[in-house]
Amino acid sequence: MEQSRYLPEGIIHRILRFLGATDQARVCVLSKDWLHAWQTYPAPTFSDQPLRCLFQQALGRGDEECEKYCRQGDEDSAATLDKLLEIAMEKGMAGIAPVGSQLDARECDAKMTELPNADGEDFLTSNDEVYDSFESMGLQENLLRGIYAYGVEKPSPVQQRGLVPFCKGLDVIQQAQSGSGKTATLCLGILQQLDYNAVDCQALVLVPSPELARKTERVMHSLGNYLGVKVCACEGCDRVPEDQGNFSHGVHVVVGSPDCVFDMLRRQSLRPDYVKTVVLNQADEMISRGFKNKIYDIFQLLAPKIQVGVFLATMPPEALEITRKLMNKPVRILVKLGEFTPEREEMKLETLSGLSQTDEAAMCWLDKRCRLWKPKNIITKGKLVNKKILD
Ligand SMILES: Nc1ncnc2c1ncn2[C@@H]1O[C@H](COP(=O)(O)OP(=O)(O)OP(=O)(O)O)[C@@H](O)[C@H]1O
Repeated sequence: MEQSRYLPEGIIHRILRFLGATDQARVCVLSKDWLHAWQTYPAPTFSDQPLRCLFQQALGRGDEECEKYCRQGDEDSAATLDKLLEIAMEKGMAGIAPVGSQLDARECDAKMTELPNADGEDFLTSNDEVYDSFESMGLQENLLRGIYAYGVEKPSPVQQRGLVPFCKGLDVIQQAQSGSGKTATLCLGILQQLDYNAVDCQALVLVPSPELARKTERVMHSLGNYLGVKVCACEGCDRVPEDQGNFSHGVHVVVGSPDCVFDMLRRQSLRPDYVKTVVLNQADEMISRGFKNKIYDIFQLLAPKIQVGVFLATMPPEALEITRKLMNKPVRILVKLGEFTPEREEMKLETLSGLSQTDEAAMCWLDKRCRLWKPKNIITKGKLVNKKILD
């Protein structure tokens, strides 16, 4: 092991070729040489599903293309990937999606504005109102206190345009890149509307993974600290009894994957009677993980008139279908790529800590290539491994 620290970069690259994405990320803590070799490795293996989804989002392409670019293993494919990512950063996803492809962002955007509903009325409404401070949004005082305590001062573009319509009880579609403040928006929108005198479940937040369920619970809890919100994340379908125990003390908001939430509703450990808001966070990711039908199943168990919020980074055709079937004249907020990037280092780290280990690896790799994230920090199992440790 000691000798392996001093191998030439070419040999390390060859070794990396035989490892999966997570192991590639792990071995880079061996020494600075390994870290450098990993960062400069021309063909990283992106094999895990969450990562594949991330690249699908970044590239706006289907699985096949993603496989091609991520697995080819030669210099050419890395150069192509670099080019695509460069364009993606500059122009947004519409710039790289080929015309007619399944995830053609331009086509989806065009469809979104054209979509008529069954009555012939406009399916979507737009929102031109922009609020450049949280104070001007008419939020409850204790919610504002929660926002300041959370360390956020100015609303991000998605919050400037999307929070007020959501707080008014309207259906909203909020499409913006990852890290643009969508989770905070949906938490604030729900917190503003809850009736804190009752301890019934009034809002469901559906998410694609237990990590995002925990993150949403954390954010909701912090922002709603002064309101006394009771929020509970379902950790996984195998933990239903524990979650049932948590619900017995009363809960305002439940966060979980469609599978878990459906299971709770079916067993009647979660009562649908008082649910008045349902949010699909990372709806595109939920679709790519095969949750579409479970989402429909959940809506079958809820009251017909319910506020629906759909938050996503990309708008695949199946997401369009969901919005059409479940929403009533939604307000659409579209924030273009690059309009907001959290600047503070700790915010980037918080975002990273909510990701799986493989996604963290991808982010660090993207940093090197696209200057999105600073490569000096790598987080392994939630712990920051900084340069000192690497030395
Ligand atoms: N108004 C704001 N100003 C500064 N930072 C913010 C603001 N709103 C949210 N953030 C921070 O930006 C980071 C990303 O926010 P958030 O998780 O809400 O984004 P997101 O769009 O939901 O991302 P993802 O789609 O990956 O879940 C978090 O660390 C959050 O605390």
